[in-house]
Amino acid sequence: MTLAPIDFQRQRQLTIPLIRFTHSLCVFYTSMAVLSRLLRARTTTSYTILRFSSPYSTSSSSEIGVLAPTIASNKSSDRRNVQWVFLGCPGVGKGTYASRLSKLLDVPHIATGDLVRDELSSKGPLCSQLTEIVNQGKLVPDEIIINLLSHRLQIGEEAKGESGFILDGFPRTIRQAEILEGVTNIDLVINLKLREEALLAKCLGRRTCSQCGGNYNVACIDIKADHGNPAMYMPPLLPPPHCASKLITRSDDTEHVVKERLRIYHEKSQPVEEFYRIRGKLLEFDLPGGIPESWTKLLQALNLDDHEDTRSAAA
Ligand SMILES: Nc1ncnc2c1ncn2[C@@H]1O[C@H](COP(=O)(O)OP(=O)(O)O)[C@@H](O)[C@H]1O
Repeated sequence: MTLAPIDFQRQRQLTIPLIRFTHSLCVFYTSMAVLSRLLRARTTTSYTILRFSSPYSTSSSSEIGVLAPTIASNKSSDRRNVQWVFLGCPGVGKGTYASRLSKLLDVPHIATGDLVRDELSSKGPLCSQLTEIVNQGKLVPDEIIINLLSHRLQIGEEAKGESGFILDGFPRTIRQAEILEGVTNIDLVINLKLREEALLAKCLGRRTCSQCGGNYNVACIDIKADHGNPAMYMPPLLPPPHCASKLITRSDDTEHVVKERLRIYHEKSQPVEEFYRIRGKLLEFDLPGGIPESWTKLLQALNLDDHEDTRSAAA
């Protein structure tokens, strides 16, 4: 028998990708273990559920379990903070309402898009891979997102003693939803909805102050009533004078990339709505107009409208 000579070049070509793959699998399972540990710790306590029927919900199941408003301020040891998720197309306003609710309920607002942007600005090892993905409007691989989320939860718990959360932009795929469902109990999923014609304009109008990080929107949405749809007016959210000269636009908020993100949302993220609908956790909320009007109605839908801190959070 003659042995073929060893082709070291070929072996190297095969081995390196295998090592990389094995390494990313290890990182993924370590992140999963961390995520599971962090979130399991949060699920062991019981909480109060208030059954209510929301006049703003278009959900097929009219009743949905929502935490009683008193729970956020009542942090006795046998109750835990809310674990909510925001779903919705790019530009719908997830960040705006999730951030307001997080202040109101005193839980962290964790936006996976922000985690990705932080990673990009840190110029870490993932930077070039992530830049390409984000600037094409594609989704970041699940293992990277789980890793970033686990890290964020861990820092929040260890450094600030955080508990509970409002997730914004996660889960975005059925696989992410299954992973999350496997490690913790999500109480409520708020699905924000806005007419398609407003979404692109709202993404293109987004601006951030490069100094203070404040978020604004220069788009003025003024849709006339037609085919039975009511008119809709959303005034721009303009920056104060000291931010006006420092506004920047996200590199992925170009028309081409936003259209791709909307396409991917419909393909990959919309099924996540159904995932939570069949589990009775989905609250559908159609945004009626600008922030003041929508915020008031969202609080009513969540039964939080008489919460003691409502006024200061809305300011
Ligand atoms: N859960 C996630 N899964 C995969 N990719 C994500 C996720 N969250 C954020 N990203 C990436 O970060 C980008 C920005 O996210 P985000 O700020 O939530 O944007 P959007 O305005 O589209 O809701 C996304 O286009 C995607 O590339």
